[in-house]
Amino acid sequence: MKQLKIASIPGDGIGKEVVPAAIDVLKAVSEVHGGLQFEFTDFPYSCEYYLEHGAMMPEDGLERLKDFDSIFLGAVGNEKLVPDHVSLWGLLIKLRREFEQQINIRPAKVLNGIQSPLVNPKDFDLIVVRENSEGEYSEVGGRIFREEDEIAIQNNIFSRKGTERAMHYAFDLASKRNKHVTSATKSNGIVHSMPFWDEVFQDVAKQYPEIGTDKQHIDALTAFFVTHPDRFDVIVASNLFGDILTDLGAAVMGSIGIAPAGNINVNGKYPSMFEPVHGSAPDIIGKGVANPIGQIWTAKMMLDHHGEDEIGKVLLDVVESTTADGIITPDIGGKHSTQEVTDEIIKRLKAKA
Ligand SMILES: NC(=O)C1=CN([C@@H]2O[C@H](COP(=O)(O)OP(=O)(O)OC[C@H]3O[C@@H](n4cnc5c(N)ncnc54)[C@H](O)[C@@H]3O)[C@@H](O)[C@H]2O)C=CC1
Ligand SMILES: CC(=O)C(=O)O
Ligand SMILES: [K+]
Ligand SMILES: [Mn+2]
Repeated sequence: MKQLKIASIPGDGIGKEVVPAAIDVLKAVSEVHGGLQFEFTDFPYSCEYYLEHGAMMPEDGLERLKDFDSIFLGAVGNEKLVPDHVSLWGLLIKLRREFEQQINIRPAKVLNGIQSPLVNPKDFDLIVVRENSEGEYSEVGGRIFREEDEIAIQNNIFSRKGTERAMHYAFDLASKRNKHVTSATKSNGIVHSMPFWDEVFQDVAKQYPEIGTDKQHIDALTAFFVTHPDRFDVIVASNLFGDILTDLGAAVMGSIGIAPAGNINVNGKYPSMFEPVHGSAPDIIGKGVANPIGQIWTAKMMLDHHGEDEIGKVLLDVVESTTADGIITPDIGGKHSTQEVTDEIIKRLKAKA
């Protein structure tokens, strides 16, 4: 029997609704599979935890998490309790950095039964490889002076190592897919880091002669995500550009509530972390309408990561059969609750046993 030790961190807001739902689905996956077991350990790290303890997680939090096979996280952020930059940097971004999860992979594709807001989205199936440890999300900088003299300086960090790593990941991924990588750049406006990004992209591309490439400035690229999402295979992007593109990718699929993501530790030293693209959705907390599909599809990515892609595919097929039959939450035009969608997915999954 294969055992996977999973640290579960529901976090804030609807994270507390969709993580338990997806864990129930994973328990059903285990039953159907027969040779795979999960051992879940819950961690209460969240903004409420911060109010009680003065930190998003305890001092030895990393130590407590580092030996798990993976981390399964919901969302972080409750601005009524803790400023967003404090909560995210104290937990989500801290885990990504300390556990060297330097790559964030975020697929977007047409799912059966989910209406895209585009009239004719065609059959797109793309994946964004987001650099996840540096770029625009950096602590380097500061603020000085007061009032009308106040100055804020935010430095972007682009290392050759980090940039090459993201690009190699993208090219390796493309070689298993449709053999095309698009680079998200902005070298017409950002004069140091983005020309550097372009040069590294060119250098890395030379090592993959069988992979087609193009580069698009991020402004045009966002427009193409809307007008021609079917043109893309793998897109490699910096931390901020990748963050923005993947909310857009989710929206083009039909809802930010269905988009999955994996924060990948490529060197194998620490666990990877799986969490959907969406945040804690304060506007729908407690209404029972959070779409669980983002978290469930994220669970499928965790299964794939651990070599269980066969059952992962079964799970995504079951999700698609459920959406195809109109058992969907309000964000994608349905009337069903989080619980009803989850129960239906579990029922259909168990029928596969
Ligand atoms: N990875 C993470 O943990 C992230 C955390 N956040 C945090 O989450 C909080 C809210 O941020 P927002 O910018 O409002 O982004 P958000 O993703 O939480 O919500 C944006 C919109 O999408 C809807 N939505 C999101 N997930 C949904 C789901 N599963 N089902 C149905 N509708 C869904 C929300 O109701 C809202 O209308 C903030 O504290 C923010 O910092 C935001 C993005 C990512
Ligand atoms: C913070 C955030 O929005 C993200 O990582 O997607
Ligand atoms: K999330
Ligand atoms: Mn985001």
